[in-house]
Amino acid sequence: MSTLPAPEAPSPTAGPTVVVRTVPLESADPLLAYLPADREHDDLVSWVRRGDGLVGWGTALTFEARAEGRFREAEAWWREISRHAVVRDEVGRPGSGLVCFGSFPFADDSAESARLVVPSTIVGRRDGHTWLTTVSLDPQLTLLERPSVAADPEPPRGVAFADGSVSPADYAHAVAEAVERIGAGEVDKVVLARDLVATASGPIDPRWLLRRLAERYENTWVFAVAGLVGATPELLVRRDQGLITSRVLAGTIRRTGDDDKDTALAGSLARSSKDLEEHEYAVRSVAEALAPHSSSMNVPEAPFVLHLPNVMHLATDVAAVSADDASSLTLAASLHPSAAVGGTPTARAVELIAELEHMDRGRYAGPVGWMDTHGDGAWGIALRSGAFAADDPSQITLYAGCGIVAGSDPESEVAESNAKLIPMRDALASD
Ligand SMILES: C=C(O[C@@H]1C=C(C(=O)O)C=C[C@H]1O)C(=O)O
Repeated sequence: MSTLPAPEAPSPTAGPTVVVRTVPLESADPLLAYLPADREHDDLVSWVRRGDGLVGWGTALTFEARAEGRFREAEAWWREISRHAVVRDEVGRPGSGLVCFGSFPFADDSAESARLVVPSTIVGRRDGHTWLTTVSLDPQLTLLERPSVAADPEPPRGVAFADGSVSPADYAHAVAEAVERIGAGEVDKVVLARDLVATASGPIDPRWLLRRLAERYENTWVFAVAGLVGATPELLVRRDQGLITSRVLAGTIRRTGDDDKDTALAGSLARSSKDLEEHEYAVRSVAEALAPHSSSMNVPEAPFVLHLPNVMHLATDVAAVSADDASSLTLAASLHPSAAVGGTPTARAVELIAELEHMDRGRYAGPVGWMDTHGDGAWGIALRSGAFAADDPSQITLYAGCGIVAGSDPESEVAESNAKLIPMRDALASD
């Protein structure tokens, strides 16, 4: 327990002054085990991969923004908060000190708003070092109470699934229409998605979902921000002390459960001209968006196959050296929507999504992640995820989409979208 000195009084025009303190934490417990049991379902944050990352709870500050200006407004708000923050960071690693978490709607005209959250308590881990950060609006004191491991979450009970706004039949129909439009030359690729509503007989504990996802999908980033929960294998952008990285995915094959067959399928995926073409569009869109902010860039010539328990993807890791002070969020905004979740060419593909999909994606397929006061941070694409109903913790809407190109077949795309729903469906199961 310790008390910080009072900071100087903020100027009248300034945003709130937050007082932040980070200290090392002796801990061998998994980060997700710290998430407390007694919180609202949307009062937990997570960005965890292979045991490293950040979890947080409690709300020191929040910010919402809508429509086209959502990224710009969020960035401006965060700069203001960062500028006035009084930070005492005894750890000095990426993710220690003051950080915010965010999640942004896919579409400019979504009914949903972008959400930024600064939790009051954050536990982080990187390379074997664990820390505790507390954020307070009270300049007089920050209490660094050691967090304790919480009681284990209970599984959801009586989960039933129902079609959302796009049934599998609607989806097949939309895919067929998209293939026709592609044939007519309107776009090269468009990503169409569908939804599935899961309702349990009582509140669904997001901690259960996060733990299940982390156990089974170690190649993903397990996230939660303001009621959006998932495990994404796709990293839109990370900025870490001058190095920019992005993991681009496009081109998918379902796993069969038979290892020999899956190895053969991985080989055919790596040779499939449809998937390679789809992948090429996605890599190019990322490389072009990063180019103005980079002094040099490495784009591997051929993708590798990323193995997940439910599907395999063609994947490319793009790396670049940052040439300006564009924050990770600015980079995410300029990358969004990449061809992996929008299409090619972007503007026309996004119009076509609005025309053919008949669904508000909300924050699905939008950037989700975290950022520090220097603009470093990591933003994934919110895939393999579900959004809790705003006022009903017993209901969560799951989403999945597929890149449609000239050779796409509606029934195969329905099957692929089902495979992409598996992580969240399984996480909702009680066994
Ligand atoms: C749109 C989704 O996934 C995206 C589409 C992919 C594809 O069509 O091959 C692969 C990975 C993601 O970029 C999703 O999971 O909902």
